[in-house]
Amino acid sequence: MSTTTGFADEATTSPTTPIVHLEDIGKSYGNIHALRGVSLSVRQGEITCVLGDNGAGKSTLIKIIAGLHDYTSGTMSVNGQERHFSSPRESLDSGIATVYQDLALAPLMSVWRNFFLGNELTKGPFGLLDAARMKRIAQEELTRMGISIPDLEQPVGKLSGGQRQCVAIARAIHFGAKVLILDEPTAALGVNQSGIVLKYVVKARDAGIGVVFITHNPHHAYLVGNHFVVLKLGRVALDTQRADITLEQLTTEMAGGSELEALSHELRAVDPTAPTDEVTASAEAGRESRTDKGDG
Ligand SMILES: Nc1ncnc2c1ncn2[C@@H]1O[C@H](COP(=O)(O)OP(=O)(O)OP(=O)(O)O)[C@@H](O)[C@H]1O
Repeated sequence: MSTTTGFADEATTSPTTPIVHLEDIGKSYGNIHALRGVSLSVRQGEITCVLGDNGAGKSTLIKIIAGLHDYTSGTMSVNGQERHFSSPRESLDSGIATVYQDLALAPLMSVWRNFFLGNELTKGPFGLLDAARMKRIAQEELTRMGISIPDLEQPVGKLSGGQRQCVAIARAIHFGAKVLILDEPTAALGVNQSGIVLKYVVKARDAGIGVVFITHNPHHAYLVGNHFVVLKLGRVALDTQRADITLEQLTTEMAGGSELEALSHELRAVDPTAPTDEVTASAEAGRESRTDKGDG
């Protein structure tokens, strides 16, 4: 049994073709327009960060690319071919792996069993599990990624949140993902654990994978991102390359610049001693650096 999934359309991809391209995508749930006119390109060896507040449409976007929901308008192309996925399996078979925040890992199963979950290696005519080979490969793959988990027999539930994310990322890379979608991988983690996960996000990028990194956190996004897309109420509010934006600007865009300033004034009206300077300073820093660069 092969240990990698196929990526049938690979030959049709040129270096300039985005692996996944969304053009003017819309998605409605009945009367609710979760996404409107969203365009996005995912390119090989690039981290595309999708930022947005609650309800911005990030999960809906992931679900479309991951094959959980179909879109209602626009087009989605994978390797230059228009696609409507009708199941997560179709997305996976096209080389798109999605690692959800709550992870599809079985907490009571060992690390190596989780690594091969759904892709078990077997041996002999009766299809017995080839445990020795799976353990060896899982160990090799984790070591190759620099992930240190001394005992692969321990249940995955005993690992830290950051280690679990890393196992899920290493698994996706091993099974041939060309696109890796990470759904808020650092949301529940502290600073150190987030740092570990971000390191592997960069490793995935350096392995040539097109990474979509969904996050609320502009600081995490800016540490690793090549390309930033900010969603607001289902629309693209910002789409920019790293060279064209500062962290302050990104933070301000995320926080909703003018809304933040209005909130700061409101807070001061309620309590004139309220420590709102930082909030205002952040909004102003973003505005100033945008003016400095002459793009705002
Ligand atoms: N299955 C659904 N049925 C109806 N409305 C939905 C459904 N899923 C999402 N929505 C609505 O679509 C909009 C976008 O939601 P979505 O979950 O994609 O945003 P999000 O950016 O992922 O938010 P969060 O960070 O809170 O998860 C919201 O108004 C939400 O209420």
